[in-house]
Amino acid sequence: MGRGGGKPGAQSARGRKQTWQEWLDDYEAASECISKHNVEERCTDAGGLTRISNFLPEFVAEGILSVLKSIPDSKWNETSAREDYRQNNISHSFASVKQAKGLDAVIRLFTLVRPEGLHAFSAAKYCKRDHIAPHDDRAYTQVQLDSGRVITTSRDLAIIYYLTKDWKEEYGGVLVDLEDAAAGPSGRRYVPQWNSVVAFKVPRYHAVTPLATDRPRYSIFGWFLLPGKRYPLYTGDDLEEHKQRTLRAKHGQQPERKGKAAEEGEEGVEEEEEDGGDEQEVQAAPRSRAGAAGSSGRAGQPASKRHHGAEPEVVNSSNERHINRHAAAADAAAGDAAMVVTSVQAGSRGRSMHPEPSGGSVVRLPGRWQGRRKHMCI
Ligand SMILES: O=C(O)CCC(=O)C(=O)O
Ligand SMILES: [Fe+2]
Repeated sequence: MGRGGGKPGAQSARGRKQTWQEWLDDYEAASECISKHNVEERCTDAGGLTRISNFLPEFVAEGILSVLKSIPDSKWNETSAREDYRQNNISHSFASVKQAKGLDAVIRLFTLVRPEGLHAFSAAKYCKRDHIAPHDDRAYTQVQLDSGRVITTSRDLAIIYYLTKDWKEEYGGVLVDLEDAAAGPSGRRYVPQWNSVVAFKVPRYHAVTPLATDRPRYSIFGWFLLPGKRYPLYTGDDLEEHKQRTLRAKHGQQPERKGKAAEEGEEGVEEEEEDGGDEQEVQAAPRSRAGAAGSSGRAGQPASKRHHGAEPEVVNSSNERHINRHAAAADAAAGDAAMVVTSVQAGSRGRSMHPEPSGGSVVRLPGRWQGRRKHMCI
């Protein structure tokens, strides 16, 4: 995607219209736009999930869509699995990618929702029949900080940005929030709306209905991560039992209180100290069994790369001391953007991983983006 190739949009300081690429590089413009949405506040105020329309200037949304559309088929990593509670898999299929031409700047933009947060974002493409069965996004992500120390983090805030023009309910691909108490057990349906964001606190049960159209459903999706184990993970029989119990409790019915998972409840948060790592625990952490059965990845890809349980994700941290200060000023993290390699351990949702190799390099960033924590996509 060449510089200056997009349609001009916002007026720059010098009076000339900015291209979408220039806007993405314009830290002040991007930062002002994202911060004015108060995503986290709105999410909390709305009971844990919010939708925000017209999230970005129209010309920027168009530019981002062109980035996703220009990603060749060969770059998209297909991930799918059949339902298998014992293997910690939930039924899902779609394609995702973390690194592609122009995607770095797009992902960097979304990191401004929580400027000092560790994060893991990707682009997604759903085609006909693609879907995700009910799941709550729980997962632990192993993060290797600049120092080389590895910490365990938990997904904390999910963000999905939709690039679906004129999407209709009958196309499928509807996000169903299963924890909206007012909506009842069938859930509240969010037809993916062009240039909108849905944000929610993890864990929260939700699903994506199967696509019934030949149109691709494009989105940017990911999570902000917090250090520590913020919730228990459920596997095997406990996974289904936990889902049933949570949804029954949400919708006013008496939850069944039995089994180990019920006793653990939601309170079991193990928070890692900001400075004290827990490498022992990281190394001892069980690998997910997700994807071991019924999983079908890209042809020719080794099974280990299709495995949903331990795929590396790559995020960047400019300063590991700031990992807990996600609300700090955006430019507080001065210094080199250094790579942080993460891998994800399956949560109580089989499709938590994204089958992409790790790696990355430090890229020079324009203007005040320089020195900011940067998400590297490989
Ligand atoms: O794309 C969506 O609407 C939701 C995606 C999702 O639930 C996920 O990626 O975990
Ligand atoms: Fe999800």
